[in-house]
Amino acid sequence: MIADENAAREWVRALPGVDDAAMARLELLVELLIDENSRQNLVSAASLESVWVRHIVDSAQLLAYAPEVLPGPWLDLGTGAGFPGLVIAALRPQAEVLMVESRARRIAWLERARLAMGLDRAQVIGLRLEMVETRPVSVISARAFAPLDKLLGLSARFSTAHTRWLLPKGQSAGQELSQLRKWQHMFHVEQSLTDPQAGIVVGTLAGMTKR
Ligand SMILES: C[S@@+](CC[C@H](N)C(=O)[O-])C[C@H]1O[C@@H](n2cnc3c(N)ncnc32)[C@H](O)[C@@H]1O
Repeated sequence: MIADENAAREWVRALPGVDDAAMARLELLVELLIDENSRQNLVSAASLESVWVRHIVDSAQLLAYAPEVLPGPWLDLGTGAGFPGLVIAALRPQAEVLMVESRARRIAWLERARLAMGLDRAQVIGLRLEMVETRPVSVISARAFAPLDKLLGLSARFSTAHTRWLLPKGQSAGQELSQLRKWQHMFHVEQSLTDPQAGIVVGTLAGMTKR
């Protein structure tokens, strides 16, 4: 487990390919988030005391399960406060990170943060997911977006047999997976680095018959 904010920063800095510019983008994100959180309720105020553990590493740890080379976009569902989408884009600025968010104030926040962080390849899609045009993507991520069965139902149309799904699910990961009616055997749970009780549902829909 990552114990504190210093350990969290050091853990991110040691990730492959992370340089001073990437760390500066994340420091800026934290600064902007703290400021914006005084105007709109993006994350709980308490979580800002350990923002690097609770939000930055919690997002960045997904990279361990993502392909190194992304032939297509990384689609993040319900990016809201920016997690994990903005963190992934900060650490992989060459990746095409698509952040779907439906609430107007959050769309505006994401766009301001994206521009300030210089994330030219990332895109905020300010729509309900149901309205987003179908296209194949390399990764689908979603933190605190919807229960697993609903999430899969809403977004399977973006998945190919190679799309990697990375779904931080907190303490409910195992239970949500065990209750899944369809595609259960295509996923497993990885331990989160930020909370001993939390898991990340990881998998692909390889061999699925219906999109
Ligand atoms: C609980 S928040 C989580 C935000 C962020 N992923 C995080 O972990 O901090 C869920 C976000 O999903 C957005 N959302 C919910 N349903 C949506 C939909 N159908 N399409 C797009 N965004 C949606 C909400 O507006 C909200 O910002």
